[in-house]
Amino acid sequence: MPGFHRPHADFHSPLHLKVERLCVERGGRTVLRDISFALSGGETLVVTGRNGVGKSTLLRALAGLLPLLSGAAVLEGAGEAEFSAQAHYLAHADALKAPLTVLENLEFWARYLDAGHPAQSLSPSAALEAVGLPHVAQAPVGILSAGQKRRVALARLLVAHRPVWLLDEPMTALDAASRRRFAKAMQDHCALGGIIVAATHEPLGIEEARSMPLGAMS
Ligand SMILES: Nc1ncnc2c1ncn2[C@@H]1O[C@H](COP(=O)(O)OP(=O)(O)OP(=O)(O)O)[C@@H](O)[C@H]1O
Repeated sequence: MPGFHRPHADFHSPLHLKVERLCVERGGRTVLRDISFALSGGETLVVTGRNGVGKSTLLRALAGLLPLLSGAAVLEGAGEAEFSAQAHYLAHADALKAPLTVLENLEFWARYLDAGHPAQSLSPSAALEAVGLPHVAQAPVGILSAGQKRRVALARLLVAHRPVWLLDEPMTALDAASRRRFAKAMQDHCALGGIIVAATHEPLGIEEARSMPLGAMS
């Protein structure tokens, strides 16, 4: 039976993500066929390839938002919760509520995501500091620039710890300083034993990241 399996593990085991022969369809067409890779805690995988090759599809499938035609993704060492509950998924869209203030958005996400690992989670205010936006805390998100909204979306990753980050074009709209800041946040996540799978056309700023080019399906 294809799907996400959750082997028994405790929070003290090193993380290991194993993706085996993943196949995913979109609109009746096989977009991903036999995608396999393995990552240990501390590692980053950068998924590359031309527009439409299936990078976002891979991340959405790993996040549990698309069914698998076949294959499996197994996360070991992250506890008993479902795989999708162990991963942050950052999509192209920022998932912010325009009428709420920046701080209210982050407070919502901290509650919704249930910051169950307080030692590794930041408070909403601290997360805003981390993305360099404390001065807009009380502004409605709707009035922010595209890059500022992206930075608030990135702050969401910090208010509730998740061992796996699935990031779709995380650097979109970010200026140079914000890219450096987020590269540091990703490095810190890996230094704590986390795993990152990122789809991007641009450099992530993580020198030791592995690269996986996706090829076109015939
Ligand atoms: N909802 C959908 N229904 C049918 N086909 C879809 C759907 N969403 C995406 N596709 C198709 O799936 C394929 C892969 O799309 P995907 O968004 O994963 O590509 P990508 O590699 O992330 O592209 P980009 O670099 O442009 O972001 C494309 O051919 C696309 O047209």
